[in-house]
Amino acid sequence: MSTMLQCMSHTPIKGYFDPPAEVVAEVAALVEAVAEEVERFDPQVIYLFAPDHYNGFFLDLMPPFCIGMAATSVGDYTTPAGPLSVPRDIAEACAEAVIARDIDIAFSYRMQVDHGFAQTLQEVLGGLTRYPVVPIMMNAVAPPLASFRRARQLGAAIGDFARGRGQRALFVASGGMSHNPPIPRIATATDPEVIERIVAGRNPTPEARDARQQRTVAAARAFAAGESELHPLAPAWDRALIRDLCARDWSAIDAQRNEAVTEAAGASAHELRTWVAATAAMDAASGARWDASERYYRPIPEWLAGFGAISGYGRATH
Ligand SMILES: O=C(O)/C=C/c1cccc(O)c1O
Ligand SMILES: [Fe+2]
Repeated sequence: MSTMLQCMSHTPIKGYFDPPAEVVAEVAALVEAVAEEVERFDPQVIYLFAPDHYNGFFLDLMPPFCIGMAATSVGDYTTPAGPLSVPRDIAEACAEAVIARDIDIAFSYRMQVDHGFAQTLQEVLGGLTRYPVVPIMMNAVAPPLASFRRARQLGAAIGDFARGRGQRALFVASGGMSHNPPIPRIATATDPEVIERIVAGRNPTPEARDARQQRTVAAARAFAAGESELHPLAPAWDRALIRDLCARDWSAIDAQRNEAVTEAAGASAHELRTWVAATAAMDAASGARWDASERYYRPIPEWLAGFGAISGYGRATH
């Protein structure tokens, strides 16, 4: 059984407000190279770990993790709207296997996903429906969040499940690294309209969605100009996390505390639990015979992102 791992940052600001042309080209080359590798690997199934940003999941019912038995992209920013190609039997069996390991994952037969999933599907995975994909949402915006340790355990359970199926499996993480886009928090929100939006803001009008997106783009412009209160990007912290993941230093990963992650790298650095889960899944599915390495890293303030990528390749031995 062949396995592959691809972890990469996403940023919906791409195309709205961009860094210098050479940086745009560098990231485009990275994305193209990874997409070609995926095409050559030709996965039989993809396990896609990604966050939501109050587009599909809200505070009226926020699970730490949710597996989609069926899922639809809402089409925020420049991402396409429409159904994903979810193999329902695999997603159901995966949820059963994870719950049998005492990890009480939520599940949805009508999951809505946003750019966290859709940008990677569109740019790296050939579109929303090119491959069978099991979507796993990891809450990274609404504290209290599950720990990095729990994300690792979830990933390991999914990796064991994937190994048991014997299919050519691609594990993908979309998210991170250090960053702090202006996503409201219930602890500090005071405007009733904002509170309603994060508690139950499903299916906003196109005007409301656009207004939200324009606010984020404006925040990126201010951040890049050095005129912002948002948490700075944290390249040293990002690079240390890449090193720990590539080394599969699980005790260092398990030791990450949520408050310390926020403090060091900004509230949305919690999207990195997708990298933790995908890498742990790869590790469990591939046994000892696989390697991961840093593929790319650059802090890109215009995109409000510590932008990184790691890739791993393996062949299961058991
Ligand atoms: O507006 C949002 O929901 C989020 C925007 C964003 C910006 C930069 C990096 C990310 O990972 C994001 O999700
Ligand atoms: Fe994000």
